[in-house]
Amino acid sequence: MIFKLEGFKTTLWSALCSSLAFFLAFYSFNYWQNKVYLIEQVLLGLFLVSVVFSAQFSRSRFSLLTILWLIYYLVESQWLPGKAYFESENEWVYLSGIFSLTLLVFIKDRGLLSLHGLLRVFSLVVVILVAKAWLFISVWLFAYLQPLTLPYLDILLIKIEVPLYILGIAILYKSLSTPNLLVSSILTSFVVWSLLYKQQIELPLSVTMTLLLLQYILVVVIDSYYLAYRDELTGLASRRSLNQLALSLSRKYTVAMLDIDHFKKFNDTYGHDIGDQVLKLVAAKLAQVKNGGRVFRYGGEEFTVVFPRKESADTLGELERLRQAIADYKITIRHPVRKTKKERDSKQSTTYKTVSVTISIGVATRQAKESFEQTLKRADQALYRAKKAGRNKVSE
Ligand SMILES: Nc1nc2c(ncn2[C@@H]2O[C@H](COP(=O)(O)OP(=O)(O)OP(=O)(O)O)[C@@H](O)[C@H]2O)c(=O)[nH]1
Repeated sequence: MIFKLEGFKTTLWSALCSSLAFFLAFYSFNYWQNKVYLIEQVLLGLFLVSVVFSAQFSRSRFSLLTILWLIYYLVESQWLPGKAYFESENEWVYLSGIFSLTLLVFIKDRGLLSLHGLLRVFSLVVVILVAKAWLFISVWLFAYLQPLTLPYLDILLIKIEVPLYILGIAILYKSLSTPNLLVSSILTSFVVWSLLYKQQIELPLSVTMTLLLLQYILVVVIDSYYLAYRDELTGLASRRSLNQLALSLSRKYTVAMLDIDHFKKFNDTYGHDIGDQVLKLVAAKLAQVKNGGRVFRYGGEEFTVVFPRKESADTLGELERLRQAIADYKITIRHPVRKTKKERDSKQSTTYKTVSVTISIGVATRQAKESFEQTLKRADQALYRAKKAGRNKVSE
């Protein structure tokens, strides 16, 4: 399987924004150093907001993570007893952190106040115990390896560095391979936690916590926005976004409705999963629209392109180009035709096949006193005419 860097951009953005936040906090120290008391008060509220807000928006992993940070913060700042114990067991505390963060990356978000939530809390307790067990095992492993007198071998390497690098790489892999802001934020938390352990963050703990919690809250807001305004399958703006745009359009605009031809037949021939793949690829082509067009997934195999401040005559060339680009697009798919036993054994027959689809387009320019819905309806009627005229056409 080829490693896809689909989460590269998300990881990079998350790392850049977090670094910038820490950098600014550090260099504006003079400004806020006498306000630390106020920050500590606000922070307690932020903990509550982060737990409740994340749970409310089905990001329970952030809720759990916030609760873990809260326990750590309360003990470290002596609101709760146990600071001396934390210090004497600092390796266990650190390992518990990195084990818990790894667990949170690989589990799914489920309701906090449910059986699933309880199971997640239980899993966290288990990984914390596993961290303790690792400390015992590592001592035994070190004693076993010591006679080999390997260079660089020391007890800390086995105890701390080995799990740190293995789990760090696992989290980095997950973050780079899935475009998920929540996972990227956990990666940031992993780095912050490691820097805290090595005492390399020269900011008060309350400020570090504030920055992390603000990041979690912001990520929940951004994620929820994307969920509401982006289509999950194609990544295009959703119909809700289209309705939003409709409110801000000026008096002059052109709307195009686009529909994949005979898509039902395509689905029936190749299956729904391949239909989904083709929808994604067509959407990616449409997203390259020029001339100021904005693309939306209207629903199913229908798309809408809105050209603000344009007459239809200004858009026909671009729409024709899109239609042609899709008609010429040779899409390679894995053909799921069942093979005979002989074919399977011979391994000669290829499972790949090239297919193509066409789209029909209907265009309408807003007329005086017309609402957006009315223009859209006329574009839909034009689309119907394009279908009637034999498909793979642009019609006004
Ligand atoms: N794979 C997949 N198929 C979808 C999706 N949304 C809608 N469809 C399918 O798109 C097809 C639309 O079929 P119809 O509306 O009958 O139109 P058509 O077969 O494209 O024919 P014409 O529009 O007349 O050219 C249906 O089979 C839907 O199941 C989706 O998200 N994924």
